[in-house]
Amino acid sequence: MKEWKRHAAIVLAAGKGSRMKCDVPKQYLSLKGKPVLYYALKAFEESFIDEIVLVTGVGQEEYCQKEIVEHYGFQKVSHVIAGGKERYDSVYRGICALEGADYVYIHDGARPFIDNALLCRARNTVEQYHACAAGIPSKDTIKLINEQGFVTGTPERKYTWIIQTPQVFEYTLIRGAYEQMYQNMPAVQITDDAMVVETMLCTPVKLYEGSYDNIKITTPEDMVVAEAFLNAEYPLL
Ligand SMILES: Nc1ccn([C@@H]2O[C@H](COP(=O)(O)OP(=O)(O)OP(=O)(O)O)[C@@H](O)[C@H]2O)c(=O)n1
Ligand SMILES: C[C@](O)(CO)[C@H](O)COP(=O)(O)O
Repeated sequence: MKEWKRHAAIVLAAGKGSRMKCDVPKQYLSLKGKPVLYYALKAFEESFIDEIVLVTGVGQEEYCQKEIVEHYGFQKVSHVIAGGKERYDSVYRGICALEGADYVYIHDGARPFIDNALLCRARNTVEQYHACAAGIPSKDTIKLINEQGFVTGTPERKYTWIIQTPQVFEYTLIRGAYEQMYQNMPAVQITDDAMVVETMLCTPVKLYEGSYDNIKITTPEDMVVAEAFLNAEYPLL
């Protein structure tokens, strides 16, 4: 049996960033002079991760290869590939490009503030539990609502967590879950990878400690917060 395990990352950058309401997809916007996407790639490049697949928008592969991968000297990026219509399509393309990996770290390129300590927590958790996702306890009360906007329930706050990426899985497990999903598409919207594993395989997904800094840049005010984190010279960076 192979002793040494191969840890590979999929960095997702194929979204349109419609909620950012900007001409340029948000992953290429400048944060302190570098593209948003640079920061997540740098964290993986400087970590124990062996290989990175960068998934970009259709037609953006050459730009990413030259202006990001080569320009910043990311040696671990083995493939730059085009993503798909939905986030899960982009993830599956990344998974297919990673034959031979033992563990897959799926990460939103729009989350710039991951660091090595967080990646080590992910690694320890996936090695023990096979499937895991970063999460933080919700600071606010969460309500469930119906289509008309009326509250239908209030889960106890200690059981409500905000879910982030990286979400990390054994390779065969996540590939199998995605293949089942494509054969048997659920009626609900798939918004993360843990959901694919939970619903397709009924495999428990363990949460590991994410970080309150690990924001996803989604709407314009997130850029202001991200700049503030960088200007504060966070120890993470
Ligand atoms: N078809 C898609 C959709 C999203 N993503 C990526 O998934 C991450 C999380 O998605 P989200 O924040 O929703 O990004 P967008 O889809 O770009 O944003 P929006 O929903 O506002 O259009 C981002 O890094 C995004 O680039 C992707 O690779 N492929
Ligand atoms: C995967 C994710 O980042 C977890 O919070 C999130 O679900 C992505 O969702 P989006 O709808 O693509 O923003």
